[in-house]
Amino acid sequence: MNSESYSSTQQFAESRYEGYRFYTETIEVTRMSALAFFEAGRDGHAGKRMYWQNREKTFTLVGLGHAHVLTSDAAQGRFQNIKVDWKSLCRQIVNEEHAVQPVLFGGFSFDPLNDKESEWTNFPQAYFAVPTFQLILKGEQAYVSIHLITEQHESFAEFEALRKERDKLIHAAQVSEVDKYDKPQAIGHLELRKEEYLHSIQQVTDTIKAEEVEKVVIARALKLEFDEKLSPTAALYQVSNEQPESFLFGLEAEEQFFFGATPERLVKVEDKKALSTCLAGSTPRGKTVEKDTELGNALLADPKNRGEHQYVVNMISEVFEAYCSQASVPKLPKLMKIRDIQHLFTPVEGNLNPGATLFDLVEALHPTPALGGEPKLEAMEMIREYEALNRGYYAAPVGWIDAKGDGEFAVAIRSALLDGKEAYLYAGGGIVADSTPQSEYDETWVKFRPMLRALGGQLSDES
Ligand SMILES: C=C(O[C@H]1C=CC=C(C(=O)O)[C@@H]1O)C(=O)O
Ligand SMILES: [Mg+2]
Repeated sequence: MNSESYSSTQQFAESRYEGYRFYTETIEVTRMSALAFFEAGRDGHAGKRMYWQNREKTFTLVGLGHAHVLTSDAAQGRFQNIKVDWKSLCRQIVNEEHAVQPVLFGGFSFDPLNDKESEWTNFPQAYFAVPTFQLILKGEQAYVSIHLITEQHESFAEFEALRKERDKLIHAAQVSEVDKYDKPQAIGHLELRKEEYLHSIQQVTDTIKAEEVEKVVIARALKLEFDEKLSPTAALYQVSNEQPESFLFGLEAEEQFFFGATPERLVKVEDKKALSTCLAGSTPRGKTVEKDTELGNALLADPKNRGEHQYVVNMISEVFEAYCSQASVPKLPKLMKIRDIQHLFTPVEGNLNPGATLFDLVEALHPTPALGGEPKLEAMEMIREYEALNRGYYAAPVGWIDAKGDGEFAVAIRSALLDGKEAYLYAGGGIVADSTPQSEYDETWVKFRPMLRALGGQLSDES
C-alpha cells in the first residue's frame, strides 16, 4: 500500500464513529469490594463482565455490561484496528470526566495464524469493550461511571434508566457478604497431549542445537472437570488468595471466562512513561528460608536460566530503544519471589517518544521471548508446528487503556479458561539448548500449582 492510500484509510477509520455520542457520568462512592460489584452484575450482565487489578493493588477495575464492543479478526493489523477505533470513539466523548477516564478493556489472541481447532470458541483475535458500568478503585477512592455510546441524540430516558440500575448495583455490592465464594472442587483431570508435549521439547531442542533458532517457548494444557458450572467470581476470589502478588484479570465472552493471576507485566504507560518487565527463568520456592535462598542463588547463577532470561532482556531493550527516549535497563536480573515460584526479573523503563502509544508498544512487544522465542518469527512458526495446542488468549496481552492513552497490559499466563463444567489450564516454559523434557515438564507443574489449588484440582502426584 502506498503512503497516500494508507493515510486516507487511516483517516476513514479515525472518523468511523462520527455521528456517535459517547456519554459518561461518574460519581464517587464509598469504597466497596470489587469482587462484590463483579458478582452484583451476575444476573444482568453475565457474559459481559471484566475484572482487573494491578500487582501493587493500587488500581482495580470492574466492568459490567458492554456500552460498546471493539473486535478484530484480522491476522495482520488487529492492534492498529483497535487503536484507531478507540481513538475515534474517544473523540465522541460528550462530557469529559476528570476524576477517572472511560476505559477500554480486553485482550488479543496469542497467534492469529494458529488455525488449530480449540476450546476458544467465543474469543475473536482481538476483543475489547467499554463497560456500561465501570468501577474504579484508586487508593482510598472509589468511582462508578456510566457509559452510553449511541447514535441517537435523545437518550435522556435511557440514561435515567442506567442511573437507576447503577444505584442498585452499588447497593447490592455494598451490602453483600464477601466470604460466600466457595472453593470449586474438581472431580476429574486430564493432562492433554502429554506425550506430544514431551516430544515437542525434544524436537525444539534438536532444532536449537542445529542452530536454526535460539529459544522457543512450549506450553501444554490440563483439563479439569466439575459437577456443576463454575462461578467466575469464586474462581477470581480463589486464585487471588492463592497468588496475591500478581495482576488479577478476568474477561467474559458469553459463557466462557478467561482469568488468571499473572506476575508478568507486558507494558504500562502512565503520563508518557513506559514500563515493562523481563520475566523468564524459574525455580520453585524452598520449604525453609535457607533452602529458598539456596534455590534463588542457584537460579541467579544458572547459565540455562540466565540464557532464557537474557533473550527477553535483549528484545525488550531493543523495543524500548525504538519507541522511547532514556530507556533504562539494569545490568543484572533480580529475583521475583511469588507464592510457588521464583523468577529472574529485570524491570525496563523509558519515556515514550512523541506519537508512540500504548498499543504500538503492545504490538512491538508481543510476544516477548518469555512466551514466543528468538528469533520471533521463526519461534512462532515452530510453536505453530510443534506445540500440541492453540493457545487462544493464554500468553497473550490482556489489559486496559483509558481515553487519555494511559493503561497497562499483562501477559496472560498462570491462567485458565472456564467453559461450563470444564476448566482448561495452561503453562509453558522457555526451551533453550540445554532444556530437557523432564525438567521442563516439572517446571510446568510448579506454574500450574496456584490455579490447581484455586480450582480444587490438586493431583495426587503433585505436592
Ligand atoms: C510460559 C510461562 O512462563 C514464562 C514466564 C516466566 C518464566 C518462564 C520460564 O522460566 O520458562 C516462561 O518464560 C508460563 O507460566 O506458562
Ligand atoms: Mg523456564
